[in-house]
Amino acid sequence: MTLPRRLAALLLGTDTSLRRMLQYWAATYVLYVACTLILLTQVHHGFSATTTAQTLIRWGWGTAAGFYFVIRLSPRIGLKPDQLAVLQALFSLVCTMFLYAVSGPLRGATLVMTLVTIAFCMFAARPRQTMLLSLVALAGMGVTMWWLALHDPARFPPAQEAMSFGYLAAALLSTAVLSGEMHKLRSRLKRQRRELTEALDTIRVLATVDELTSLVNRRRMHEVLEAEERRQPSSRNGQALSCIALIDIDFFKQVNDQYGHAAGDSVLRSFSSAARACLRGDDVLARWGGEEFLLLLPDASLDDARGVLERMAEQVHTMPVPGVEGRRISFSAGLATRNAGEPFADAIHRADKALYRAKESGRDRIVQA
Ligand SMILES: Nc1nc2c(ncn2[C@@H]2O[C@H](COP(=O)(O)OP(=O)(O)OP(=O)(O)O)[C@@H](O)[C@H]2O)c(=O)[nH]1
Repeated sequence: MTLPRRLAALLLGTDTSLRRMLQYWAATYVLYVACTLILLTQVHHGFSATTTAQTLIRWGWGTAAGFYFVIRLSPRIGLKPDQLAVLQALFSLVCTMFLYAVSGPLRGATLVMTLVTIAFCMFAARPRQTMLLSLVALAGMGVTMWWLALHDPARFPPAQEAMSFGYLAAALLSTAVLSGEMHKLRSRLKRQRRELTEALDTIRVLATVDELTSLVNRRRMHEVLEAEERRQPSSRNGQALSCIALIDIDFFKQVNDQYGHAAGDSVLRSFSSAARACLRGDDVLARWGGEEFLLLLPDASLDDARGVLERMAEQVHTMPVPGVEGRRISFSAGLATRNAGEPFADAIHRADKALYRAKESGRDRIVQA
């Protein structure tokens, strides 16, 4: 991990939702810095008193910095993202009220910050929380304006304050509604993205896996064989490159007729898991159709492949099959090598002929092409 990444992990953690919350926190902190600079300019021009401005700056910066730790520790102290958003918004609203009171003739402009705070809620707070916060903001600003008009009517004319309050109420309530709608839209988009990902996963499985046996299906096996052809396109000293075997369960129709179709399905499932248990990680067993299976053994000699099939036959003879007790299950197999540069289709054709011979000569055997 590079140094900047390590530093980012240290400061922001590794959890993505926590990181997102800290990014929003950083964005609001930039806003605090901007407001501080403007407030200092106000002080410089004599619009605000130095001591009150300093108190507000110290209090604002300190509490905003404290929120960093609250967010970082939120998973441990059990604070949810929406609760954190509400807490931060409340703090920001109190700051704005304070700022309004100390900004003299510039106080009208500071009301914009109330709207910014409510707009930020769209990221985490629920629509109901946003609406409640807007009402709290409205009540808080109303009390602030009323108190200022009452105690200092010369600087805060009551009629002017009342009209400012009217504008604020209209803007605040519309912003709350819009912010709530945006939140709903974001939630819907998130849900749809999650559903799409799940649907894609299901489609991927359905397109590649046989439902009954959970083996690779024929379609997917064609892709595997093509990939294998690309992997080994040319001869290596004329050696065989891989082996394939066509495997067919013997007298399967009898099983179906005697025990029923469900028992036949059980045989297919039991065969698949018994056969799979005999394979290496690179070997691929596919359901080729009905009671027929295709086995690919990459980088295996004929002797290796025969050994695998013999082990498999032993397993299949003794495997328990629910609903088919007392019947010995066997299979016949046609085994072929895929020679250098040869398409798999040719090797499969030879394996098919060998399988036919295995059936003709009595079943329950492996015949080499
Ligand atoms: N239960 C079940 N049966 C299937 C399925 N797919 C194909 N079959 C049946 O498998 C049987 C295959 O029969 P056959 O091709 O005559 O082969 P067999 O009886 O195994 O005879 P041999 O291959 O010559 O030993 C048919 O009866 C199909 O209906 C399946 O998914 N489930």
